Amino acid sequence: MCKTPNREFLQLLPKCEHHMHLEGALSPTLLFKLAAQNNITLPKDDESFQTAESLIARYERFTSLDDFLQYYYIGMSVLIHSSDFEALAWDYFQHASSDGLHHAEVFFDPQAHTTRGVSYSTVLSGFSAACERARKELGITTILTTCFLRHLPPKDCLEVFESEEVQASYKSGAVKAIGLDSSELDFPPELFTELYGKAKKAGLRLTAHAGEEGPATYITSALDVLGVDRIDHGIRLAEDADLMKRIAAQGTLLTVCPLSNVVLRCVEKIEQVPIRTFLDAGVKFSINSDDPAYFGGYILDNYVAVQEAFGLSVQDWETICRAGIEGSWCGEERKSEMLGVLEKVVGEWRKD
Ligand code: HPA
Ligand SMILES: [Zn+2]
Repeated sequence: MCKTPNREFLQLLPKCEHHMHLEGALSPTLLFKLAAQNNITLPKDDESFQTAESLIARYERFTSLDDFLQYYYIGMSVLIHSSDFEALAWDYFQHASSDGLHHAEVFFDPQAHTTRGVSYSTVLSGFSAACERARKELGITTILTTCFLRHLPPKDCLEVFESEEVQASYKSGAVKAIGLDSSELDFPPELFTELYGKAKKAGLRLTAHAGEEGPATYITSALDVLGVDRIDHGIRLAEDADLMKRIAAQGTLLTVCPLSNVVLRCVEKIEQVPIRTFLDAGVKFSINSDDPAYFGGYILDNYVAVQEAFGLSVQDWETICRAGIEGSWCGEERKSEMLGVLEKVVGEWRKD
C-alpha cells in the first residue's frame, strides 16, 4: 500500500530551492525592527506602513509584478549594515530548514543596494556569513547569484558586473551565477546580450526570469540570445507547444513559483499554474517560494498548495524532486547525497 502524499511526506522530501530572492525574505517584523534600529523613515503617505498587520494586508492585494516591486524596493531600504543582511538571510534559512530544505541557490540584487549607497561588500559579507552558518548549523548548502535589474539601463548593469568588487566575488567563487529580475514587460532579454556574453566567458552559470508576465518569446530569447542554462518562472511556456517540446528535450530546468504566480495575478488560482502540463510534457521544473515574506509562504507552503490543487502521486513528487536535485548547480557528490535521501523517503512512504 502506498500512502497518498500529505504535508508530512512533502516536508520529508529533500528539497532544493532555485528561485528565492533574499531581499524577498524580509518579514514585516524584521522590516519594522531594522527601520527602528537604522532610523529609516518609511513612507508616511502610505497607510500600509503603519503596522506589520496593515502591511501584510496590503501584500494580500498586490495587483501585478510592478505593484509588488514598489513594496519590495521600499522594504529593502531598511537594510544598511552587513549584520542586517546576515539577519535577513539567516531568518530565511531557519524557515527553509524546518521545511526540509537541503540546498538553496539564492538571488540578491546588488544594484538595489549600491544605488542607495550601501556597498556591494557590505551586502555580500552579510549574506555570505549567513550561508556559512546555514552550512555549519543546518547542513544546507548554498549558491549565491547576483541578479541584475532589467528596468535599469543595460549599461549600468554592465558597469556593476564589471566593477572590481563584483568581479572579485566571481573569481573567488563567493558568487557563481547571474540572473535577471525586476519588471519584465518592456524589458526583453535582448537588452542584456552583452552582459550575458561576458558572464558566460567568465564561466558563470546563467539564468533569467522569463515568461512570468512576459510572453513565451522571452523564454526563446533568454535561451537563444542570452544562452541561459535555466529559466526562472517560465509558466507562459505552456502557451507554446513546440517550445515546450524543445525545453523538455534539452532538459532545461524551470524554477516555478506557484504562490507568487497567484499573488501577483499571473494566474487566478494554483490550478492554473501548468504543473500537470509540464509533468505530462516531460518539462523539468522545481517548486520555489520566490519572495516568501511577501507571497504568504515558504517552500513547503508552495509544495502543499500544489498538492492541494493537483493531488499529485508519490511518483510525481519523486520526478519533481529528482529534477530539482539533478538541475542544481552543486557538485555531483552533493547531488548523490540528496538523491539517496529522496530514494529513502519515497521508499519508506511506499512501504507504509
Ligand atoms: O518574481 C519576481 N520577478 C521579477 N523580479 C523579482 N524580484 C523579486 N521577485 C521577482
Ligand atoms: Zn523571482
